[in-house]
Amino acid sequence: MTEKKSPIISFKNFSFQYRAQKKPTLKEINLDIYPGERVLIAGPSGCGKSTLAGCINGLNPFSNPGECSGELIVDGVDAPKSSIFQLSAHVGTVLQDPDGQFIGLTVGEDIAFALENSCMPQDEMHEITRHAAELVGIQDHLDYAPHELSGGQKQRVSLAGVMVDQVKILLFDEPLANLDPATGKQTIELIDEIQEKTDTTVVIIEHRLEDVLWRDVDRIVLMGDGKILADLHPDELLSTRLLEENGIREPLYLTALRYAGVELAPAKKPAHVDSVVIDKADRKKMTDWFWSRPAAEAEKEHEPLLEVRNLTFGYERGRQTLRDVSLTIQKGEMVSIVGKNGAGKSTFSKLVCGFETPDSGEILFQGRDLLQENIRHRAKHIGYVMQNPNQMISKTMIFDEVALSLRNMGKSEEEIREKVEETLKVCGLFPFRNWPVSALSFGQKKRVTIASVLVQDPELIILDEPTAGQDFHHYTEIMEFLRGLNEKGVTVVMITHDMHLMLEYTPRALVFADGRLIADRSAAAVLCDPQLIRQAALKETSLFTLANQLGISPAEEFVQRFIEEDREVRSHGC
Ligand SMILES: Nc1ncnc2c1ncn2[C@@H]1O[C@H](COP(=O)(O)OP(=O)(O)OP(=O)(O)O)[C@@H](O)[C@H]1O
Ligand SMILES: Nc1ncnc2c1ncn2[C@@H]1O[C@H](COP(=O)(O)OP(=O)(O)OP(=O)(O)O)[C@@H](O)[C@H]1O
Repeated sequence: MTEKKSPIISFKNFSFQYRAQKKPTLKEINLDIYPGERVLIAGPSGCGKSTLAGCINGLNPFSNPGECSGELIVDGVDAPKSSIFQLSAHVGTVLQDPDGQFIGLTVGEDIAFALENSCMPQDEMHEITRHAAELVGIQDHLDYAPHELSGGQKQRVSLAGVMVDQVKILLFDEPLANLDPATGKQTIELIDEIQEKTDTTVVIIEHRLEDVLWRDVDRIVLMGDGKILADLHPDELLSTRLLEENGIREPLYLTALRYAGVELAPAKKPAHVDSVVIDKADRKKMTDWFWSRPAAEAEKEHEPLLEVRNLTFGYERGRQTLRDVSLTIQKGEMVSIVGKNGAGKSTFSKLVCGFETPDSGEILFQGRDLLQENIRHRAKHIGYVMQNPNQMISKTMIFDEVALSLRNMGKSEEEIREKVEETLKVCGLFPFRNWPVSALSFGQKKRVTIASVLVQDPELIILDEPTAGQDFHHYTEIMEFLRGLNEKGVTVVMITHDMHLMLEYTPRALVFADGRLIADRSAAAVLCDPQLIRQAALKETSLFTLANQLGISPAEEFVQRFIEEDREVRSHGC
């Protein structure tokens, strides 16, 4: 920024309290964001990031009633006194929950929505819509209805939608939550390009800090408990321990540097793995650390639990979504399913759980033909946690939601209370047991859906993006909790776009691309194969980049060493 302009977003002693809450969710916020700035807002789950975003785009208090005090001016508009419609001419928003923002009946209509209101000629409108769709790679799905899209595809539609809006402020609330790693990277590049071309002000709320920092941001605003804890340049913030202290995961290459005893400072430019300065002494520390670790243990043999043979399925005749998929999940395994948006990962789970019926192929569970059993029978053995908690939750109160399946089984209220409370405790939700689900943040709702599946004690659980939208503290809590369940004998399968999760928790990865299983390898080996990474829209971990920079080979082993140390450190911390 050359000259000091006046802020485009200005919070002055601003507080906001939802009518349904006893205390303010935002407390005395003072924050100025200037035109053309790129600001990343980070903070633990439930600290008020989405609430802050909702105040900027007019959702609060217009749609979610509440009391505001202090001042909030957005592009010259007194935001708390304006409607969401007035503010939509100034702020374009992409939300965490792509279902909640689909307005059109088809992808094309949805993207064109903003243009229809601007009375633009049809031809021009089609051209702009097609161009925006191409930018996010959804041009082949323009006539699809929302229910025919995968989670990540819906998120791409939302991104295309705001790109055709001509607004001065773009607000992204967890834009990467459902995107495959390669698309996540492209999205950040895209946001960056749009920002550069249009000089839009960009505010991004995101837990995937390392992914956002792939391109430069001007500042990171760290929030905690409704307040602003820090507002610093990325190089400054990443040199401190503030992220870790506030339950946010720092980029993995930085954690590796710290494990080796390297001191970080702003002058070392820690914001990017490519720019971080590693001098001779640091290099020695890293190499010594690498060689000081013990070798990994060999994996044990197991007996088959789920066997899938030649599974083929299409939602519509002539369009195959899954093609000839064969795989075996062993009892006691922890496996991840990874791959491109729309590759068929969720469809695979739906076939296993009985929501859809395959066109051909077999599914065996402990040797039994699963295709002969209905959904309810299968649910006793196989729990399925969907990607979007809002699609799973049907009860108003948290306790009732978790108790639902037990009540359907006819268990006594006493038995139900004991089991539900135990599960809520395990999932960190016990303090909220008497709350309505509507008062929870997205991440908290996700935990409710995990609890409602776990309460049935299934032998296999399939989780679709279990940690999407979770901060590092809850990520660790959920993953350590799933690991604990796994150690007790529950087999865990996770569909994930989080390459860190795959590396840290699942020794084996099943890779899907375009309806096929294209690899069944160790997680570290998958991320060592550039061709596979490209084919399945995955992303290399920054640990590989760091290992290569340090000349440490094989890089796969460097990653393995990091995972072992990290596991040790974190299991002591939990
Ligand atoms: N509509 C609402 N009504 C009442 N309370 C709400 C509402 N939405 C959010 N809250 C409360 O505000 C707090 C902050 O929620 P918010 O969604 O802003 O957090 P967040 O930092 O975005 O979390 P996450 O990272 O999990 O999405 C939560 O603890 C929640 O209880
Ligand atoms: N109900 C449906 N009707 C028609 N087509 C569908 C339906 N559900 C999904 N599809 C299509 O099937 C393909 C696979 O979708 P699926 O949800 O299994 O992908 P995914 O690998 O889980 O993707 P993501 O990573 O984005 O969640 C997509 O191209 C999608 O458009």
